[in-house]
Amino acid sequence: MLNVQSLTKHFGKLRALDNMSFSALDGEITGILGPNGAGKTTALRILYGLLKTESGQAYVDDIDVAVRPIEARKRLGVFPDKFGLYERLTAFEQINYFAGLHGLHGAEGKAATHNIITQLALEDIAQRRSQGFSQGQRMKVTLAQALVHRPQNLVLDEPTRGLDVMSTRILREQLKNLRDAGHCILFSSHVMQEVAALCDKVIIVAQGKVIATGTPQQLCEQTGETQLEEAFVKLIGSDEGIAA
Ligand SMILES: Nc1ncnc2c1ncn2[C@@H]1O[C@H](COP(=O)(O)OP(=O)(O)OP(=O)(O)O)[C@@H](O)[C@H]1O
Repeated sequence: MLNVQSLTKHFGKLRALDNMSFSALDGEITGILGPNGAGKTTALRILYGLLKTESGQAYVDDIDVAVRPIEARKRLGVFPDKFGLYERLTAFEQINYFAGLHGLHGAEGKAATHNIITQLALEDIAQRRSQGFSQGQRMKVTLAQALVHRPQNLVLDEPTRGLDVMSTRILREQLKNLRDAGHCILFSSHVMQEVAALCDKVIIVAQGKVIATGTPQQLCEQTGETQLEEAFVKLIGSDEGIAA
């Protein structure tokens, strides 16, 4: 379970987060949907310990990330907004390196790496250097890195950006499998269709605040609309910065 309470964050005079609170439960895919600059990345970065909040708390399975960051990270897989692979390493070496960062060394690390390679069907590229990998192959290796230590919780920042249709479908299937296995999945997006297709719960944010929370159906009912896109426009009063 992931939970943030009353997060506030400024960059200079700009208030990126304004008393933001939300949670994501086990066995559910939760989507944070909001226009460009709404504060999605900032909130996720606080959750995975890359940024400090000015006030409020962020919890991973009830562990305060500011107080016990290492324990929080053990329970969290992160697919960050910017990712790069070490071009000279093979996919196996990349993933195994991340296993080591999470305390899985030697035979234990190798077993965990083999495991996730099988789970994500990465065998064909496992022994290739990542230089020259397609965008979809990069995505899968990055996902494997995030999952190698079998975290209960997974946070993804705009995971389908730059992916073709096939890679997007593979990613969606993986997220559904993880959800069905009881994991907690939180991802940010400004793509309406993706959120509508995948999410059990949607958190709508704008200008650093949570505007509404609910299932896609609840948000439609709340606004008297039949489409999430229309509900969203009604709730935030604009469709600027949102992709259909
Ligand atoms: N390191 C930073 N320095 C200055 N301003 C920042 C920084 N990080 C974020 N901001 C600003 O904070 C606000 C929220 O940014 P954030 O990246 O969290 O939004 P977002 O909802 O993820 O947007 P997008 O969908 O465009 O990725 C924006 O106005 C952004 O310009």
